[in-house]
This record gives sequence, structure tokens and C-alpha cells, in this order.
Amino acid sequence: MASTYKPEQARVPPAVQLPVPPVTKFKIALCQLSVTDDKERNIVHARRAIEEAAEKGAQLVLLPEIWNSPYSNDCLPVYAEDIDAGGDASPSTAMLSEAARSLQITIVGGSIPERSGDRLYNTCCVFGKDGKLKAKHRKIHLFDIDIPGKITFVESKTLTAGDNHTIVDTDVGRIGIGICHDIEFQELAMVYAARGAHLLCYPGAFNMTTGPLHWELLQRSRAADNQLYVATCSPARDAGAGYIAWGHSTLVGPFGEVLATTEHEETIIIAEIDYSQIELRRTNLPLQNQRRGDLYQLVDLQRLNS
Ligand SMILES: O=C(O)CCC(=O)C(=O)O
Repeated sequence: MASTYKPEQARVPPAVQLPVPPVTKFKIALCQLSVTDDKERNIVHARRAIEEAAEKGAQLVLLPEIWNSPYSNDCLPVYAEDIDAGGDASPSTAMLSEAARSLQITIVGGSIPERSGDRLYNTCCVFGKDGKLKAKHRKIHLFDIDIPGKITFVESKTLTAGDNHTIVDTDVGRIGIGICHDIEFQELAMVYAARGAHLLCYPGAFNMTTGPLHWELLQRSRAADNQLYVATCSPARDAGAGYIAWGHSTLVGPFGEVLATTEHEETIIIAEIDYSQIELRRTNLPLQNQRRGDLYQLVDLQRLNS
């Protein structure tokens, strides 16, 4: 028997209308930075890369996961900064704020280890072009993995998981933030899409095991499932490091297409985002209207509880 289901009768919360973005087309820069054990050098180096990206026309700059410190449980507590205290207590975010203001760009500042009281987080700060902190995302899903002979890493040994989604309105559209392992959880991306995100940014440092298999696959899936843009930014690979990053920072469009990518060396990718493609793809293939709200539903618990 034919189904009698009608989307308009489903008891699902109405989808948020895609907000009109302040710009339709703009350039994004993905700064795949080399990271050393010298924090001061890492900050100066990131500042130079941001400036170069802005000179090349980028209005949005994305940095890698943990760009001011080596990515190891030993280093995270030593390199951690008190972001809320600001100033000298957080030279990395002070630099990001200054760079955003003086270059008049939006910065999704990768992530740095954050100290808050006696806890440590893996935290991404978003700065507007006035230099103000617009959002702070603490990595929600910590990366604990054990594949004997390949990779064992227990991020939860030192870090505490964040408890909030982070979606932020910027001069370059509505952006949902996730950090690295957060990309594995499609529900988070779906919540961001339901809240009207144009773009998801994931600073990430995948590794030599899950990187080749999952990194691009996950980005393309999050973009195609939700019909929006996905940008990722990794540190450059250091083959001598304790944790070897996969690299391959990438921009994916709303049809799941790779628009720009790279290998593992240090580089700055500059690519164009055109938000009109989102509407086009959602018209071509109206997934939103085809959802079966009578069979399954997405529940945004954060919104429900707020
Ligand atoms: O999810 C993965 O496979 C890798 C995640 C990761 O490297 C991280 O969260 O730091």
C-alpha cells in the first residue's frame, strides 16, 4: 500500500530557514601550518600566515587543531593558556584578536589547549573583524583510540570534553564549529544544519591510520548530508613528531564536491566559497522536504533544554 505520509504533517520542529548571509561569495584561507615545540615561534609563524592569507584576499582564515603546541598529552598542560583571563595569560588568542582587527577579517582560530581552573580543554576561538571573541568551542568528543600496532591515543587522559554546540553568526555567514574527532559525529553537523549554518569549520589533526580512510570521506559526508560547505584545516605533517598529522586540509562544497585540497606539507589554500550553491543544491535535490519525520527525528537537546 502506498504510504500516506505527508511531510507537512510530521511532528518535527520546523527547519530553520537558511539565513541570508552578509556576503554570498568570498575567499577562505586554510593555513596548514608547521608546528614546533617553540610556542613563541608558532605564534609568530601563524601571525605571518594569517597576514599572507589576508593579502591574498581571504576574508575568513581557518587555522589547524593545536597549532601553538605539539599534540601530545605531555605538552598540552604545559602549553595551555587561560583564554578567559586574556592578555599575557593567552598570547595565542591575543595574537588572533589583534590579527583579526588589524587585517579586518574573520578568524576561526584552529584550536589551542585551554586551562580553565583545574581543567584543560581543546578549544577553538572565533574572532570577528573588530577583534572581539565571538565564540569559543571546546572539543565535545575527545579522541580516544586504541588500534594496537597502529595508533593509541587517549586525549581524555588530560582533557575534559566541552558540553556545548557552537554556532556563530559572522561577517562571512553562519558557521558551526567542531574540532577534529567532532567530525565523526553526524548528529552535530545535522544540528548545525538545522540551525541554519552555511559552513562547518573543523580544525583537525587526523593521523596516519584514520586519515587516509576517513578524513575526506567524513568531510564529504557531512557536506553532502547537510548540503552546506565544510572546511577543515590540519597542521602540516612532521614525520619526526610523536603524533604524525595526516594533513590534507580541504574545502568541500554543498554537493559533496572537493573544491580545494592539498597533501601534507605546509601551505596556505585559498579558495572561493559561493553560498548561492547551497540554495541551488537544495533546490536540485530537496532532501529537507524528502525527510521522513514520521520514521525518525533529530532532537536538538541543547536547544530543547535552553
Ligand atoms: O577521529 C579520528 O579518526 C581522528 C580524530 C583526531 O585525530 C582528533 O580528534 O584529534
